[in-house]
Amino acid sequence: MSETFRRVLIVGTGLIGGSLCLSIKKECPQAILVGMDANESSLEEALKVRAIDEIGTDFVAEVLKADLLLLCTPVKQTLSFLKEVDKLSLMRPLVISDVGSTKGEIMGLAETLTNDQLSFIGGHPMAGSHKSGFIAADVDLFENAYYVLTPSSTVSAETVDRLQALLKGTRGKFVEMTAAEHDQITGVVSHLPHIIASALVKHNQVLVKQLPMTKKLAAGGFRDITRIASSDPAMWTDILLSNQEVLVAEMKDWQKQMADILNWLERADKQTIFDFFASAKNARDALPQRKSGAIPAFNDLFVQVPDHPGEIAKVTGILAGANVSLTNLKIIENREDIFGTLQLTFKNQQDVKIAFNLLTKDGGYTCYEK
Ligand SMILES: NC(=O)C1=CN([C@@H]2O[C@H](COP(=O)(O)OP(=O)(O)OC[C@H]3O[C@@H](n4cnc5c(N)ncnc54)[C@H](O)[C@@H]3O)[C@@H](O)[C@H]2O)C=CC1
Ligand SMILES: O=C(O)C(=O)Cc1ccc(O)cc1
Repeated sequence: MSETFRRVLIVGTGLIGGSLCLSIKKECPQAILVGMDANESSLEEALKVRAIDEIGTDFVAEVLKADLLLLCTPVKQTLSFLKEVDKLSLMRPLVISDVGSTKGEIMGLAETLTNDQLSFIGGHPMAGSHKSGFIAADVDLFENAYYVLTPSSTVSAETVDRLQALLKGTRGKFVEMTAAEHDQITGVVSHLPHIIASALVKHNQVLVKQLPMTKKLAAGGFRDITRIASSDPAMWTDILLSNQEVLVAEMKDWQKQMADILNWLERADKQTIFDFFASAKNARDALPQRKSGAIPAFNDLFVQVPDHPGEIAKVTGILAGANVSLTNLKIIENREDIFGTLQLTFKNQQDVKIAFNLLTKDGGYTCYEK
């Protein structure tokens, strides 16, 4: 069994960095986790729940003391940190890994590092959500999810094993591939769908202005396919620019597919349209089932409440009476004018279930999960 890392510096204790800290703490409590983040409240929250042991204040000083640096920031920031570390006079070996959604650009830079103390292993845990910040971090976020590793050419198998040992608590499935393979695959299954989801929301907005009922009639399918459009725009801007070549090619392909469908529709080509839907259904039905845990737990419960003063206090009162804490509460929409919908976010799935039972049985509310 390889020795794991003693002192780990995590830069970016948001959704992904925070979730990694929680899972490292679970399996490797002996590792000292030092968090750094531009957002102080993320750090304070992480320290409060012991996801990290210390808050770092001086990046260079912390890098000099660390055995492992985990860069969990948006892709472009990760590139800057890597360049900065390469310039430091390190007295001992430092392993660096990242979690960025693209791998080509970062691996291109990693292969040019001149500091012989550095070993870089690209990483991408293939699970997450549209939420951001430590508040959304979840110890089970990566369970059963693929965790892609792209070690740079000089990294030994033993170093990769050490990283995997530290990340054992993620219960992710580690898989190695080249950065080019990674960016091609994620371009198709993650980045292009993200563009399409956001474009669908934008497309819908044109009609919302003319016919406001559009928003209210947007049914489950529209919600399912556009959930990811709620993600952080800065993070996705970095992802698109960092996978530009793949995405330009894929978008051209997509345009061709749209042009074909348009043509079938203009010609009212019933058989071809049917075949298109039938083959898409077959392909979708044949996707491997996701085991529990690989489905991100958003821990949200949606509660329909009559639009009366005091109704929110009644809901929170029922929960407080049973000692169930909320991590967030949002009023998200009005339905049929006399109802509003509350989005309640809990710490874990267990609290969601307790809240569901309390609010439906005792409170008489209509509740649903998405
Ligand atoms: N959101 C998701 O579902 C997934 C995201 N990723 C990748 O993980 C990385 C982080 O994403 P999330 O955790 O979702 O974002 P996040 O916004 O929840 O966390 C990023 C954190 O980095 C901090 N940060 C940004 N610039 C900084 C700087 N210069 N110095 C110090 N801290 C800085 C932010 O304050 C924030 O707390 C991104 O590279 C993203 O591509 C990978 C897998 C899934
Ligand atoms: O919310 C979702 O379903 C996602 O797809 C999250 C996600 C975002 C970025 C990634 O690089 C990987 C996963």
